[in-house]
Amino acid sequence: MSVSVIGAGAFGTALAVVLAAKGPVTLWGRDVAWRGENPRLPGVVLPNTLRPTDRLDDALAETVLLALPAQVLGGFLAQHGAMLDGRNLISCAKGIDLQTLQGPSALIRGACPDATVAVLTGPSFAADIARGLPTALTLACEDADAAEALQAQLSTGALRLYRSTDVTGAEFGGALKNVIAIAAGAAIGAGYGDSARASVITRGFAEMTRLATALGARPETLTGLSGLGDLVLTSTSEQSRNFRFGLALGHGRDFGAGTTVEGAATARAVAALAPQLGVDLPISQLVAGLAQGHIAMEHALDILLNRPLKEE
Ligand SMILES: NC(=O)C1=CN([C@@H]2O[C@H](COP(=O)(O)OP(=O)(O)OC[C@H]3O[C@@H](n4cnc5c(N)ncnc54)[C@H](OP(=O)(O)O)[C@@H]3O)[C@@H](O)[C@H]2O)C=CC1
Ligand SMILES: O=C(CO)COP(=O)(O)O
Repeated sequence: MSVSVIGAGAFGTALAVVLAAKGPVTLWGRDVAWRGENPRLPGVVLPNTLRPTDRLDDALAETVLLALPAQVLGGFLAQHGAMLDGRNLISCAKGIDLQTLQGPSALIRGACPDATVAVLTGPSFAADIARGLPTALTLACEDADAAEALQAQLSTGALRLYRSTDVTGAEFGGALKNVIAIAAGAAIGAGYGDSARASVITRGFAEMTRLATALGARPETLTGLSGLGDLVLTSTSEQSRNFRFGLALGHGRDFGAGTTVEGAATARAVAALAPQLGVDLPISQLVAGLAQGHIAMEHALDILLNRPLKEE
């Protein structure tokens, strides 16, 4: 099966680099004028078997990895969905679409009804994958046979994929961990310490599980790579853009515009979903308020600590 990657950002490029070791891969980006090295993934030399293109009709393989940011995906599919339909379409985005409050797989299904839809997610920094460091991810597809075939197609020596049929659990775990990582970063940035961060991670994980299971996810998926695994990585590493965005909030500093921070928009989507689903998500709702500037950092701690005491 042929492979292409749509989205020449850091993650799409990293995936294309490692998959190109198995066979030819086409990488589509709207601007691929660079040669040899993509500035979105500095320091990584692109192999000869990776072919960048800015023509979408030139990047239509049997298996297509969609590595665009979550807030961009809906517009892209509205424009190009018909060209992509009927293929294996694998979402690599970690967010919830703010306009529809849907995850990427639902957006893809809506635009491409005849596609086989899957999700690739889990703890992995693009730079680590591209350097060939060992990484384990979740490949989720409701069709168990397709999941197995895609798992075999996309695993490499260092990139080990575990398969699952719980698409909702995998993709919402990946989206929601970004929101909690912002809170973890804010706790560190504000000087609240490692104990506070551990509380944010743990209570944040409870929120992720509450929301994802309300949407139909299996709770055990949340304890896997795509949920807890990625939450731990993103909440503890300054390689994470979401964590660094939280650090800046905590410090009261600006954060560079133009950096992909999926958790900021996703927190707003979560805040809109929470009342619809009747779930209590205080940390995520706080992140939504902080990210929009509706809540000042100096009030954030009081908001969390002054809630009524409760059973764990
Ligand atoms: N980076 C990482 O370590 C990981 C990222 N992910 C996920 O992958 C997804 C992509 O992130 P990442 O690659 O890091 O993002 P980057 O910020 O590195 O790149 C974003 C890419 O999206 C492209 N883009 C933006 N808007 C549009 C548009 N309207 N039409 C077409 N292309 C567009 C940009 O193109 P241009 O360069 O032309 O602006 C750029 O290539 C996110 O959901 C992220 O959570 C998942 C795991 C790891
Ligand atoms: O998803 C990621 C790691 O698994 C990348 O995290 P950031 O988007 O926060 O950099």
